[in-house]
Amino acid sequence: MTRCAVYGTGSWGTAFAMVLADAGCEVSLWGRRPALVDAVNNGRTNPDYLPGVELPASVRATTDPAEAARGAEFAVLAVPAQTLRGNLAEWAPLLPDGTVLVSLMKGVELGTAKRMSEVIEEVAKVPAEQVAVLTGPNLAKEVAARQPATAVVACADEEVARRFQTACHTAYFRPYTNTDVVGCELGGAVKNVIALAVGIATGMGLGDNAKASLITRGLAETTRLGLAMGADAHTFAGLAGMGDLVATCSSPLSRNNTFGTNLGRGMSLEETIAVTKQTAEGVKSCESVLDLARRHGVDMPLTETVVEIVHEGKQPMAALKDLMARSAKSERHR
Ligand SMILES: NC(=O)C1=CN([C@@H]2O[C@H](COP(=O)(O)OP(=O)(O)OC[C@H]3O[C@@H](n4cnc5c(N)ncnc54)[C@H](O)[C@@H]3O)[C@@H](O)[C@H]2O)C=CC1
Ligand SMILES: O=C(CO)COP(=O)(O)O
Repeated sequence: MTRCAVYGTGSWGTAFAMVLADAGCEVSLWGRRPALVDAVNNGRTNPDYLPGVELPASVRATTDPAEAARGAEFAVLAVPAQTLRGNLAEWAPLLPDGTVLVSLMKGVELGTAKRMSEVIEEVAKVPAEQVAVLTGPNLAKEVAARQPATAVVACADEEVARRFQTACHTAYFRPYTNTDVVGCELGGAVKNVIALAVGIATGMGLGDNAKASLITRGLAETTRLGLAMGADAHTFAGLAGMGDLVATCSSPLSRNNTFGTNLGRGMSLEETIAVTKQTAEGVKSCESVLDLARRHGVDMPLTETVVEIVHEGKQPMAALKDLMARSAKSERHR
C-alpha cells in the first residue's frame, strides 16, 4: 500500500488526505493542534476546517512530524505558502531518502519571489525531479463532498508525475499530468490575485461583463509572466490556468474571492482579515507576484491594482477608473 504523509490539517490538506485514502493510500496527516488530531483519530472529523465530513479510517493524524514521515513515498505539503520554508526545514530531515515532495500550495514566497517548488528544492535539498505540484480547480469543500473534480500533477520528471497521478486518482478526482511546473504553479498563485480582483468587483456591485473581463485579462497577464519565465502558453488554457480561474472567480467557497468581496463592499483590510478564518493566499502573494513581474519586466496591471487596493489603501472606484483609462492596447500586447 502506498504510504503518504500529508503536512497541514487545514481545509485542503484534510480534503486531499481523503482523496489519497479513497485512492487506496495509507495516509498519515500531520497537524499542529492535539485537539484537532484527536478529533480526526477518534471522531473521524475535522470540525474546524471540514465540519460534517466523515474522514476515512485509513487517514490517521499525528502531531509528530517524524511519525507522519515514516515510510512515506510521497510527502504532501499543505501549509500556508509563507510558512512553508520554516516548516519544511524541520520536516525535511525526517523524510526517507527518495520521498517525492508534493506541493498543494498556491502562493509565491514574499521577499525571494520563489515558487513553492523552488522553496522545496532549496530547503529539502532535492532535485526538481523529486518535487511535484498538484493544482487546478479544487475547492476543498467540493472535493471533500466527493463532487467530481479534475487536477494537474506537474513534475519535471513525467514518470514521477504519473506515479502521483495514480496515487490520487479516484472515481471523483481525476488528475492529469504536465511537465510544465513553472506554468502550473504560476496559474495557481496568480488566480488567487485575480480572484481578489473579481471579488472586489462583486463587492462593488459590478456586472458579469466586468468580471469576465477581469478573468480574461487576468489570464492574459498570467500568461505574459509565464512566458517570460519559460512556461508553456498552453498550460494557461488548461486546468491550472483557465480551469482554476473559472472555479475560484465564480465560487463563494473561494476564500480569496470572498476576501475581495468584503473589501469591495467597503470593509477595511483589518476588518476583512478579522472575518477571514482561513488562508487567502492572494493577500500576501499579490505582492510577491508583482515582485516577480518586475524582476521579469512584465506588465501586470491587475496584480498591481490589487496590491494598491489591498496594501496601499487605494479606493476600488479610483482603481477601476484608472484601469479603464489605461492607454488603448492590442489584445495581445506584451
Ligand atoms: N482550500 C482550498 O480549497 C485549496 C487550497 N489550496 C492551497 O493550499 C494551501 C493551504 O490552504 P488551506 O488548507 O486551504 O488553508 P487553511 O487555512 O484551511 O489551513 C492552513 C493549515 O496550515 C496550518 N498552519 C497555519 N500556519 C502554520 C504554521 N506557521 N506552521 C504550520 N502550520 C500552519 C493551519 O493550522 C491549518 O491547518 C494554500 O496555499 C492554498 O492556496 C489549494 C487548492 C484548494
Ligand atoms: O485554490 C482553490 C480552488 O482551486 C481555492 O481557492 P481559495 O484559496 O480562494 O479558497
